[in-house]
Amino acid sequence: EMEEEVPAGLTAEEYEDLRPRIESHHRYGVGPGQCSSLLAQRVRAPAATVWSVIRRFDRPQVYKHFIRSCVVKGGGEIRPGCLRDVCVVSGLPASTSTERLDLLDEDLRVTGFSIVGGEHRLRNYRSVTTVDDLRGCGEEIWAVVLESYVVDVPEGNTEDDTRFFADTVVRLNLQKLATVAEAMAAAEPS
Ligand SMILES: C[C@H](/C=C/[C@]1(O)[C@@]2(C)CO[C@]1(C)CC(=O)C2)CC(=O)O
Repeated sequence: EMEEEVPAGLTAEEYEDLRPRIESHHRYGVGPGQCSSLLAQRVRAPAATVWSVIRRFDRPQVYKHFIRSCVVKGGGEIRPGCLRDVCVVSGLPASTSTERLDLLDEDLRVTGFSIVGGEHRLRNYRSVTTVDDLRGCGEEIWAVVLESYVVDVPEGNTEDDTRFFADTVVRLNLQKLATVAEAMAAAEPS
């Protein structure tokens, strides 16, 4: 079961506000030999700006680290079921990943993908990302990104080690996303 502690970066009140979203989109049936996690990232930008970045299944390198290239197969439009081939930078315990877009809901601002192949150790990795506007604390505009995943614990690894590794990558990606979206918001005519 997902730990009930408040993810870092959220106040208990914000977490309560987001509970319906978490119940709807960030709950997994975590099987034996799997681990799951939920991370939150505050962004000083409107949710629409953050979403405009995350929705680009074809361009994860815009807001993720470690990606050398990404090609969407079939060159078709971005819709659930389409696949991307990702090549990552050297130095990681991985080289390639094939990923399927599971959902992309423009109205609810929910997207998710599954890793379906590649040379790496994160078997059956599946993640969901949602973007919400935070209740205005003053006149400041904030968004919050929630990203959760479930993944198999590789043979010979502990659940904690697996979660630590995936959390570290996801947290770095969320930080880059925040930087990119905040720069866009700063450049947008107010
Ligand atoms: C944890 C996940 C990414 C993982 C990887 O993309 C990979 C599939 C190949 O390189 C990695 C950067 C690390 C790895 O070992 C497995 C986060 C995300 O893509 O949103």
